[in-house]
Amino acid sequence: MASQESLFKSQFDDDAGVKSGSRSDEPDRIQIKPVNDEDDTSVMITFNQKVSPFIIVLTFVASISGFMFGYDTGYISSALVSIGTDLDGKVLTYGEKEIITAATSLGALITSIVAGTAADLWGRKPCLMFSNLLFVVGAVLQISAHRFWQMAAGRLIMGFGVGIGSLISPLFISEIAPKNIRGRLTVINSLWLTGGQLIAYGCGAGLDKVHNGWRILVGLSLIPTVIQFTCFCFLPDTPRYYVMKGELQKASNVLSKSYVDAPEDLIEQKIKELNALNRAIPGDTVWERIWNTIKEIHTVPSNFRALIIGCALQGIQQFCGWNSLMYFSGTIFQTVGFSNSTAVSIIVAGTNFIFTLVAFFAIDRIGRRVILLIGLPGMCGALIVCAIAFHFMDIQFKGTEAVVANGGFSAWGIVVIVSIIVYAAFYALGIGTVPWQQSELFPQAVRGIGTSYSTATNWSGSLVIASTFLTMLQNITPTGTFAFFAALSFISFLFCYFCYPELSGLELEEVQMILADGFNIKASKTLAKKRKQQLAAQKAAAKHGGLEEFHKSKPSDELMEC
Ligand SMILES: O[C@H]1[C@H](O)[C@@H](O)[C@H](O)[C@@H](O)[C@H]1O
Repeated sequence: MASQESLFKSQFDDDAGVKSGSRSDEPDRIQIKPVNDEDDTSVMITFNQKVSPFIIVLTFVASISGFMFGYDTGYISSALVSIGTDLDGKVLTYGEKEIITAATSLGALITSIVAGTAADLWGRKPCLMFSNLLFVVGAVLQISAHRFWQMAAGRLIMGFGVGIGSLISPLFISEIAPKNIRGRLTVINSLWLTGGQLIAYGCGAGLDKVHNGWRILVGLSLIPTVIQFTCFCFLPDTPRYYVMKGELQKASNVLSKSYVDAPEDLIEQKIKELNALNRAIPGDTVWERIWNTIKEIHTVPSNFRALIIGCALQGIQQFCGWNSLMYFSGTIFQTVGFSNSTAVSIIVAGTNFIFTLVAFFAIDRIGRRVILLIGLPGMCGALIVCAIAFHFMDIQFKGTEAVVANGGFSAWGIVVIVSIIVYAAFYALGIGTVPWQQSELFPQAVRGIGTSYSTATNWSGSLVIASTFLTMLQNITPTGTFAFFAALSFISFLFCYFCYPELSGLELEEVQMILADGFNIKASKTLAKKRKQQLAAQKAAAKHGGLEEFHKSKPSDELMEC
């Protein structure tokens, strides 16, 4: 450990000198190699350029998938309440509600397993456009459903689209984003996601009393899908994908549009690097390469540790129970005595959105690890209070009906709602947002497969929770259910404390170094702190020389040296 820290130290010192532009010719200085993957593009932009409108447009269009993820998983809470007897002429049982809800998670799970590989084979953009078609088919089936099974089939097909979008949208963004704002741009996807859930709840409340309102609610999901599909007809794929396909000219065109002030030779150099990296993935055929990446992710220790962290965080995100509230909050609030339960759900979804915004500002400044370590104990505390409140409400289940012994709306009902809101805030601040930064854990060669595994873990968790939550309420009581989630939050806290290093501001190469022989929490914190100080020093220097200078300065020495 000590030797690793001293290795870091010599690199920091050198790095600080190089990055601040103070190029040194002293022979004894160790030269830090720029990160040898697509990050190099970002390095170049970090020091020389503004974010171009082209990148903003691409991010905006790609993150519509995040919106659809949120909207499609969000509307079901109110739809389940307002469907009434519209399917098969009878009220849905808890089991049927679970199937309708879980069908989307199941669909998403299936496609997320293959989406990473599909994106490498056919491209990110075509996969996202294909997901648009699935959204349309799924929505049309639901809108026209009069039978339970047609509704469930529509939800499943919609889930296929959600699974593809949930993986590829953050991947797409991370491949086009300049490094200095990549963390934040990825959180933008989460903002769209939680915003989509909020809007779904809002529309659900507005359409609550409208005849067939839930059909309109589903129909509205067609709007963003059509917008994304249309926009993508005119937009390119990511440069990295084009390089993988050997379409270097296209890659170069996208880079030039993305980094408008970058000189041609720099773009060319970047293309060469990406191309060399592409060939570095072993295997003569596509299938051989895929097989090799599967082997590599399990056998290279740093990759395997990254995989453990990626999958664990996504699993924790789901098994701490948040989506049971997302999917069933309407049903829960109805049970504790609120007549306009959908409107109450909006407050919960709104809290999720607002605190994702807080995470947006905190994730790079305070760090991923810190917000996780604040969020998880907060969730645990709120869940314990919630479990206690449910105990005093004394809810019994008779068949599929919940009967509250203390008679509907009460002070304990308010405690339940307040604790759920507090829980939502802590959730969104940390574990709701951080796992979607998953692509930074993996080096380029195994990023597709690594993010596929992690995303599939997310959807497996979502599936288990969606299909068992109401049954859990019935069998182990609401108190038991929320106490169970509280215990899982506590165990998750211990996992993050011991196994999740601080990755804010680190180069991807450094992430691999950190994970090479352990989880190296201490070294990661030292390194992240150092990076933060360097950034602050750069900003101060830039201010000193004028912002214009900062943005328009010549290509960085760092990049030209490689
Ligand atoms: O990050 C998101 C977000 O927290 C959503 O609110 C939740 O429903 C999703 O499952 C999760 O992946």
